[in-house]
Amino acid sequence: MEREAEPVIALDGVTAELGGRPVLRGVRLSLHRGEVVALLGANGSGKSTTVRAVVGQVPVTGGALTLFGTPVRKFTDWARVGYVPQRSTAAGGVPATVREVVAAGRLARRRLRPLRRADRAAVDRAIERVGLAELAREPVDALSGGQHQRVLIARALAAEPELLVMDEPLAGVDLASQEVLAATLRTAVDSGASVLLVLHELGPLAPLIDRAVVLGHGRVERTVEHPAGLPEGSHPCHPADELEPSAEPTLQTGIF
Ligand SMILES: Nc1ncnc2c1ncn2[C@@H]1O[C@H](COP(=O)(O)OP(=O)(O)OP(=O)(O)O)[C@@H](O)[C@H]1O
Repeated sequence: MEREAEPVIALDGVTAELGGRPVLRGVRLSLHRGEVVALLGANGSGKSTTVRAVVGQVPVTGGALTLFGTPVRKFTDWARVGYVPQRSTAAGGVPATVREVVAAGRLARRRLRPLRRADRAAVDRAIERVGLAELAREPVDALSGGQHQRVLIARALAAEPELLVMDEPLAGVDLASQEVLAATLRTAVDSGASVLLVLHELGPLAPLIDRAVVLGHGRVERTVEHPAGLPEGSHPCHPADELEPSAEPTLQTGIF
C-alpha cells in the first residue's frame, strides 16, 4: 500500500509521567491512514498511558506526538477521533439509554448542534453494527459488561471518525461480540479509517492487524508486521504479567 507522507499518529521519543513517576520513557511509533496497529504488553507497560497521551488526556513531557500532523497539545479537531476508553467495571447508574449514549458520540461531530436526519441514521447504523438494535431503548445500566462495551464502541463509531483509538475493546467481551467487533472494524477500515487499539490478545482481530507494537516498561520492545501471518503460538502477546518491582498493581478501575 502506498503510504501518505503524513502519518495519522506519530510518536517520537514520547515521555510522560503519572503521579511523578516516569511511565512512558521514549515511545516511538506511527500509524498511517488505513492502518490498524495493536499495542500489546504486560500490565503496567504503558499501553493505556500511550493511548491516553494520543487522545490528549495525559500530558507529554518530552519528545513529539502529532495527530494528523499537528502537535497534540495544539490539536482541536477531536471530531476526527473516536475514543473507546478502557471499560469501567462499574455500571455507574447512568440512566441514559443505549441510543442516547451512542447519539452523544455523534454530537461531538455536530459540535453540539442538534442531530439531523443523517446524524440519526449514522447513530442507528452504529447501533446495528454492534448488534444492539433490539436494546436501543434500554438504559445502559441494565446491560451486561460486554453489551456496555459494545455501546462504547458504537458511540465512537457514530461520529464516523477518521481515527479510532480503543483501549482494550475486547476486555470482558465474549467470542461472538469479539467477532462483531472484528467485522465492525473491518467495515470502518474499508471506508478509510485508521485504528490504534490496546489488546491483551489478538483473538479474532488478528487478521485485521497490520502491525503489533509490544511495549515493555514504557518503551517499544519490538514491532511485528502482520502478526496473523506468524506460526500458531508465536503471536506477540506477553506470556504473563510482568509488573516492575516498583509498580503498584494496576486495577481495572475504568477511565481515570
Ligand atoms: N493515575 C496514575 N498515577 C500514577 N501512576 C499511574 C496512574 N495510572 C497508571 N499508572 C502507572 O503507570 C504505569 C503504566 O500504566 P498503564 O495503565 O499505561 O499500563 P497498561 O500497559 O495499560 O496496563 P494494563 O494492561 O494493566 O491496562 C503502571 O505502572 C501504573 O501503575
